[in-house]
Amino acid sequence: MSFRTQPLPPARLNRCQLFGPGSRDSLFGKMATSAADVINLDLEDSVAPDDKDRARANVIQAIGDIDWGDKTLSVRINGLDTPFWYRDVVDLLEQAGDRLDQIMIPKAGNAGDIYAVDALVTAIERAKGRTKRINFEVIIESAAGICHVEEIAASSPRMQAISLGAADFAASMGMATTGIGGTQENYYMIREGQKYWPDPWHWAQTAIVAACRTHGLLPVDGPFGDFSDSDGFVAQARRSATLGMVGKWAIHPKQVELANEVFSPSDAAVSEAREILAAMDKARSEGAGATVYKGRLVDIASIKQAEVIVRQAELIAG
Ligand SMILES: C[C@@H](C(=O)SCCNC(=O)CCNC(=O)[C@H](O)C(C)(C)COP(=O)(O)OP(=O)(O)OC[C@H]1O[C@@H](n2cnc3c(N)ncnc32)[C@H](O)[C@@H]1OP(=O)(O)O)[C@H](O)C(=O)O
Ligand SMILES: [Mg+2]
Repeated sequence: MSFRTQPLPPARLNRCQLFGPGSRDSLFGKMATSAADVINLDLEDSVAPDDKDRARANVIQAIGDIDWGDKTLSVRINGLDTPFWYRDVVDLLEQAGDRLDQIMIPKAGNAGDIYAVDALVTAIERAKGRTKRINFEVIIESAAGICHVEEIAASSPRMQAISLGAADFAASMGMATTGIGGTQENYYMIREGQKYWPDPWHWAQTAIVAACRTHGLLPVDGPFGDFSDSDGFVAQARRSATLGMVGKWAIHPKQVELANEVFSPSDAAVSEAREILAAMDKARSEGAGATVYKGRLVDIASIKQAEVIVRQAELIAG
C-alpha cells in the first residue's frame, strides 16, 4: 500500500465517444446533437491519405462554427509514424478556436511519443497566447503501447484518458482475427464438449485500467466494429464497465444510447450504493468497521466501492 492517495480522474462524463471522419463534414451537425459525452473528429484512419488536407480544414472550420454544447470536443490526429501529424497539431493549435478541448494521439508506443506532441503543443500555445490548455487522450493499440502503458499514463499533465484500439492492437499483436472487438470465434475453452468463449481483450483492458487509475486518468474501451450487433456491443461494454472502464467509443450513432445506458449506473445500483454508505455511517458511529448489509459483509472498502457509483450518478445528474 502506497502512502500516496490514488488520484481521482477528471470529473467529466465520458460514457460515449462518438467518432466521425473529418472528411464527412455532413456528419458533424448530427454528432453535435447526439447524446455522446465526447466527440472525436477523426483525421486519422477513417480519412484517406489524399483527403487529409481537406479533412483538417473541415475540422478546424467546424470547431468554431458548430455549437458543440457541453460535450468534450476532441480531434484524433495522425500517428507519429506518418508525415501528417505535425501539420495536424500546428494547424489545429494555430487556427482552431478555443472550443477545442482535447487532442487524441493514436498508436502511442512510449512516453516519448507523448512528450514530442506535448513539446509542439506547448510551443504553439505560448507563441499564439492560447490560454486554455489542450488535453490529451491516447490510444493504446500496439504491442509497444501496451508494454509501456504505465509510462504513457504518467507522461504529461495534459493526459486525461486512455482508450484501447482493438483493431490496430490485434494487428500489432499478430492476432488471428479481422474483428474489431468482441467475442472471437476461435478463442474458446472446451469442457465436456461445451465451448466457452473467454474475452481476449480482457488483459489489455485491465492493464489500461490499472495505469489510468494509478495516474488519475479515464480508462475507455474503444470501438466495436459490428454496429449491427447491439447485443455484442452491450456485452462488450458491460465487461468493460465491470473492469473499471468509464465508457466506450461509438463508430455509428446506433451505439451511442447503448453505451450511455451501460455506463450510467441504474437507479437500483445507486440506491444500493447509498444504502451501503448509510449502513457504514451507522456502523462507524457505533465504533464498527464492518457490518452486514442484505446478508453480506460490507466494510470500509465497500464505502469506496459505493462512492464510485454515487460519484458517477452525481456527475450524470450534473
Ligand atoms: C477501428 C479503429 C478506428 O479508427 S474506429 C474510429 C474511426 N472510424 C470512424 O470514425 C467511422 C465513423 N463512422 C462512420 O463513418 C459511419 O457511421 C459508417 C461509415 C460506419 C456508416 O455510415 P453510413 O452513412 O453508411 O451509416 P448509416 O447507417 O446509413 O447512417 C444512418 C444515419 O446516421 C448518420 N450517421 C452515420 N454515421 C454517423 C456518425 N459517425 N455520427 C453521426 N451520425 C452518423 C447518417 O448520416 C444517417 O443519418 P440520416 O441520413 O438518417 O440523417 C481504431 O483506431 C482501432 O484501431 O481499433
Ligand atoms: Mg486504430
